[in-house]
Amino acid sequence: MADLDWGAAVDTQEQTLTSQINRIAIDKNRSPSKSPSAPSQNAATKEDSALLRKLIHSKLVSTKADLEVLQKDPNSPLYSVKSFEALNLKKELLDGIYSMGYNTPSKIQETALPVLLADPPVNMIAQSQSGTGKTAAFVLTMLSRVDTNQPYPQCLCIAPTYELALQIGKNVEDMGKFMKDLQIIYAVRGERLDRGTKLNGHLIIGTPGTVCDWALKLRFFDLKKINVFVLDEADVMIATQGHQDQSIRIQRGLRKDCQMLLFSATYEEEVMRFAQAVIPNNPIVIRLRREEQSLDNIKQYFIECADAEGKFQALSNIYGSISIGQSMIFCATRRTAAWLAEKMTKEGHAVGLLSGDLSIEQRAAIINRFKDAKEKVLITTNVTARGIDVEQVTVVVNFDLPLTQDHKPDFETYLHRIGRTGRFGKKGLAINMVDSRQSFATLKAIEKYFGRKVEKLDAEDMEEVEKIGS
Ligand SMILES: Nc1ncnc2c1ncn2[C@@H]1O[C@H](COP(=O)(O)OP(=O)(O)OP(=O)(O)O)[C@@H](O)[C@H]1O
Repeated sequence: MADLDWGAAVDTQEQTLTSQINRIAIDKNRSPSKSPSAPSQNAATKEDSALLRKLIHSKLVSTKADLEVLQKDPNSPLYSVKSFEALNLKKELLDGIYSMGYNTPSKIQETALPVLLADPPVNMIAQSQSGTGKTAAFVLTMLSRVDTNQPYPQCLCIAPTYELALQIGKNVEDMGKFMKDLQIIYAVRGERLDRGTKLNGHLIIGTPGTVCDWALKLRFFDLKKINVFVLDEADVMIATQGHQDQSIRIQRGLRKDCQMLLFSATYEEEVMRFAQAVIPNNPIVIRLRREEQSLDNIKQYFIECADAEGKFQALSNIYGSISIGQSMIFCATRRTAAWLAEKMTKEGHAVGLLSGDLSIEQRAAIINRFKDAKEKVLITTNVTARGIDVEQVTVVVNFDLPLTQDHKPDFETYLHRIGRTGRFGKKGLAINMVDSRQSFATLKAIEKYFGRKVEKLDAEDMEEVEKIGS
């Protein structure tokens, strides 16, 4: 394609823009007003992705991978539970869980929950990919240990951003909705309290900076009275040096026998070093490996077109001929994505455009609409959608094939876009648009790399098009 260099430049620009987005409240009614903060550039992208990933997972991410226990506490034998009843929870908590539609514990919850709820409490470091049920596990732990008759904060949870803290708070509110007297406090920027205030709520959720100020400088609550301390999104947290220091200062103020828990979606050496520094006393370390993605069960096609307009026409034929559930269309540049979104909308499709020039609040709204199936098509660039798995998507269109920064075929991204986890996972359909010698060569390279044929499809041939949908 002629605009490749230009495309790469736009994507670089997009990456920079994305990283400069200020933090904006997602639900202004829910919580205190907020002044924007200016986190480091790297951190911003990670934080944004963490939030979008969290939002897209309205359901558990299914996994067949086995849980590994990397470090055990010899004094507390590990076992797993297959039901929430087996955990001897308070009735109102069990009611809360069922009201959220949880029937059985997820893979990580099966093993983590018996340890998390054991007495005497044990510290834990747990890693598993986004959407596998970590938040629910630690929220349940905090709620099962809170005593609403005691008018002071007993559980403390810190997360890297205001929005992530709110998402956790939403979980606490949902799961704790039958605990009548439960009071949740948000310790986030913009929430102002008078000097001398003594907090009498039970559970604090906040960001490291504000929690540090409230606990150590303003003494709004007593860290020594905290029984459960949770550090969530540790991999995002470490991207900001200040957050690491603040987390360690908070942790040092806690009692030695306070239960300390750390959760992370990824497992890198740096994260684990931080985890071991902040979670003392021989914690149990558990890990749920991410399942490999594969192209099994994916039907792959390519369509030859003359140019971008031709690609649009071909797409239009396909969407008009077969019934497609939810689909994602990847474009190389923001400009192509916006152009295509406009054309498809004019044709009457309900289309969402996820683009890096939008604020995180706007992107979150688009993700939520797509998650709720208000839009069936999500058009995006790779930069914006990186790392976001959308399980419900059955058709993926590469309007432009993925290329690396130096314009080589990007196999990893290709696999990530269209691959599925689990050999017996859902069936999928991938449609690749080709409009130049170079994009054809990219397609051939992809075919060779994965050792799988990508069938040619004639988008004008209705009968053929209808066949792929069946
Ligand atoms: N046992 C369960 N049964 C059914 N659904 C569940 C269960 N546990 C969690 N969920 C749901 O699955 C989704 C993902 O769970 P959760 O947010 O706890 O994952 P997570 O691992 O914390 O993800 P992230 O790393 O993005 O924070 C949520 O919509 C949650 O409500």
